[in-house]
Amino acid sequence: MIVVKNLEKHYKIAKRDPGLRGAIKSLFHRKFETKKAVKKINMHIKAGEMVGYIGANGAGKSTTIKMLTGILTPTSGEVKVNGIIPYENRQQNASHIGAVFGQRTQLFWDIPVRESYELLKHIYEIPQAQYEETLKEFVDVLHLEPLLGIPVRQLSLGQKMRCELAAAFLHRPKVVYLDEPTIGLDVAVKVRIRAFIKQMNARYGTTVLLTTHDMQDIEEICQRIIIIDDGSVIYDGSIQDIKSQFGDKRVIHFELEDAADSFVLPETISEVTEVLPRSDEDPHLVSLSFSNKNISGAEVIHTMMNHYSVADLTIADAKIETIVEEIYGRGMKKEVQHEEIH
Ligand SMILES: Nc1ncnc2c1ncn2[C@@H]1O[C@H](COP(=O)(O)OP(=O)(O)OP(=O)(O)O)[C@@H](O)[C@H]1O
Repeated sequence: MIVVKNLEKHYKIAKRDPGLRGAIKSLFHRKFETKKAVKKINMHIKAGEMVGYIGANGAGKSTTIKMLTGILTPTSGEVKVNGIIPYENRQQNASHIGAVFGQRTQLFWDIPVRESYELLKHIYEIPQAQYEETLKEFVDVLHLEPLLGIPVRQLSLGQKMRCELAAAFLHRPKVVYLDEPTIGLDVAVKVRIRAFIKQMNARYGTTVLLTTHDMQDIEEICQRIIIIDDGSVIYDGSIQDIKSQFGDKRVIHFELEDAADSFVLPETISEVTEVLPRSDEDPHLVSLSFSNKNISGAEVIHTMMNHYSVADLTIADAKIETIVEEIYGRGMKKEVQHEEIH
């Protein structure tokens, strides 16, 4: 359904020397630098698959999705969605895809939700009977009845997102791109949204590409994840595989009494533990990663307490969050095996 081969996107960014001199100089001699946002990525997503597309901020997720939807033209490589090259056939591509892009809305801001749906019915030329049947189903699952008469601008974030999802699936598209569909929502709404996506997939065989920083979304919806780091795919495989590959990894976060600027790993554990990159936000935090095949968590804690004044600690178990956090943190490109791309 989605075939991507050696896909690249380079952005040309205007560069300027600092200060007023730089600003004036840039008027006459514009200098550019190239940002390689997506580098030779490959993916093959079959009809009906639900795939999580994840990566740290700035990894290249949105750029990829914009190329898949036809908004952006690739610098090089190939993209085909349902046999169509999206950026060459934007209109044809649009008729069989749906999308939810985080904060942006495809509903009309000032008119009641029901009227937005009516407009989408005309835009996508949805037969009346199908439209009525689909809308009824969505209203039931997403509890939309009380919202249909309200203009979008008066809806809360969670209410708006439920309405957005219904709009994205209304014309029964073959592929739906969901960019952060549960961001900022309460648990009950998240649960309802995840159930809706799964129901759409089961009932209509919709292919779903989901971008999210919420690993719970991924665990509940997707069978497969693709991880992108600095524009390159560093993992493509099942969630089960990544868990068994990295399931012995543990991370312990230590909150030290003193600032951790001059933190040095105690020598007795330095061979078997690793300090994860420190965050500027918390100068007292040190996170240690290790494999429980080499050392037990109790031993790591005991050693740390002998060397430092530990105010608090949290043990992160082998949940997908921990594994992904570590993959992002260490850029484990060499250690992660790429799945064969067909
Ligand atoms: N229009 C643009 N012009 C120049 N650089 C851009 C543009 N859009 C994105 N970039 C850069 O390309 C890289 C990838 O950005 P992209 O938005 O694809 O990342 P992302 O994985 O979606 O991140 P996030 O999780 O923060 O949304 C970043 O370094 C970003 O600064």
